[in-house]
Parts: sequence; C-alpha cells; structure tokens
Amino acid sequence: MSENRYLTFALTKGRLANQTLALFEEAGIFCEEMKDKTSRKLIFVNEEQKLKFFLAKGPDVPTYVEYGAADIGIVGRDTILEENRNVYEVLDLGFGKCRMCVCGPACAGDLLLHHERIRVSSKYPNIAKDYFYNKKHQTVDIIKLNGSVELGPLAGLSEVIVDIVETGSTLRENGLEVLEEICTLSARMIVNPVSMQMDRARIQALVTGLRRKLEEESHRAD
Ligand SMILES: Nc1ncnc2c1ncn2[C@@H]1O[C@H](COP(=O)(O)OP(=O)(O)OP(=O)(O)O)[C@@H](O)[C@H]1O
Ligand SMILES: O=P(O)(O)OC[C@H]1O[C@H](OP(=O)(O)OP(=O)(O)O)[C@H](O)[C@@H]1O
Repeated sequence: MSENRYLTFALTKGRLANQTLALFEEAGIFCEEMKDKTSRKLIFVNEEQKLKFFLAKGPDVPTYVEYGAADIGIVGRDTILEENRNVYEVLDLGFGKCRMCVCGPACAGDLLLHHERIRVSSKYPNIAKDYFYNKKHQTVDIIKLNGSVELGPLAGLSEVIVDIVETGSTLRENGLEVLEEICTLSARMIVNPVSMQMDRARIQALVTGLRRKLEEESHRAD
C-alpha cells in the first residue's frame, strides 16, 4: 500500500449522483467542486484526502473499475448485473431503490404463463436473457432498446419489456403493468480486485465509515 496513492472514484451521473455526494459528505468524504452543475470539468481532486472523483454514464462505471482506471465505483445493481464485469460488490448504499420487472399489457400475462415465444424489448438485454433462458427456460426474442422502453409494447415492437419500475407511474400512464418481478435493485459500491489487495486497509475503512452512516440513517428513520 502506498501512502501517497490517490484513490479514484467513478460515480454514476444522473439520478444517483446527488445522494452519492450527500452520503459521502456525511461520511467525511468531500468533493465540493463536483457540486457545481455549471462546470464542464470532468475530474476532481481532493488533495488533502488523496482522492479523485469523476462522473460517468452508469454502464461505463463498472468498465472503469474493472480496468483499474477507478478503484471504486458507485452504480445501480441493474448495471452491475447487465455489465457483468470483474469487480467486487462491497456495499449496498440503500438508495436508488427500484425493481427490475417484466411488464406489459395485462393480456401478455397468458403468453408468459404458456411459455409462448414472445418478443422482449429492454435496455437490459443480458438481464432479460438470463431471466428468460436460465431461470425460466423460456425461448424468447430479445430486442435491445436505449430508453423509453415502455414504447415497445405500445408501438407493437414487443409483447413485453424488461425494465426498471420505481413508483409504477410510467406503467400506469401507459396502460401497462408488472407481470413478473425479476429482482430488487439499489445503488452499490464496487471495487477493483487489485485495488482491494493494494489498498485493503484504506478501502475497508472507507466502507466501514459509509456503512456506519447508513446504519445511523436507518435508525433515525425507524
Ligand atoms: N425510476 C428509475 N428509473 C431508472 N433508474 C432508476 C430509477 N430509480 C432508481 N434508478 C437507478 O438509478 C440508476 C441511474 O439512472 P439514470 O436514469 O440516472 O441513468 P440511466 O438509466 O443510465 O439514464 P440515461 O440513459 O437516461 O442517462 C439506474 O441504473 C438505477 O439503478
Ligand atoms: O416506475 P417509475 O417511477 O415510473 O420509473 C420507471 C421509469 O423510469 C425509467 O426511465 P427513465 O426516466 O430513466 O427514462 P428512460 O426510459 O429514457 O431511460 C425506467 O426505464 C422507467 O421508464
């Protein structure tokens, strides 16, 4: 372990970013500069704590961590499952909670029940494939989409979708429903396996500090 080595964090842009920075601050990990939404700067350094931070698109976070360009990543469990990178998952951060589900119009329930060869559109083709082929042993045709996945059944592209459900309002407003739940999701901390060996004490102290804050928060909420 090198005392002067910077630990680099890849954080997910978008929905998870604010809660990640708020939790880090609570645990004494600071990156003030990153809060400036007007800045186009991409990488931020905390000299005092020997930390570096950058924001990336969710699916790129496990890539940075697997290759060691970041030691630590914060990313949704959906992305970890979809990307299937060689990283350690070390902590459930408890926010960004949602569910990965098979959804569609109510009438698609019968097609699922009878293991019909249906079309499944999703932003998460690997999760969809694993669920239908390995868990349900059902042959389906998977179609990759990049967003607004609920359009799939509405436009006649697919019978069902595999997508994230949080409040359920996108489904409701489009006449769709949850047909099957695949798994629950939340934000997780991932670590590069080599970084874990080289900086074990420092990374473990970080994880312990964050876990303590999360426990304090959940006690306060009780
Ligand atoms: N309602 C939700 N919809 C999507 N993701 C959610 C939701 N609630 C929590 N999440 C979590 O937040 C993570 C980041 O979501 P976000 O929408 O910011 O990025 P994204 O899905 O990659 O979107 P985009 O492609 O539009 O940038 C997801 O990977 C997921 O783990
Ligand atoms: O259950 P709800 O609270 O309605 O949230 C779920 C919706 O949010 C996400 O889409 P997002 O807003 O990320 O847009 P996208 O479809 O373009 O990825 C997800 O893909 C669902 O469409």
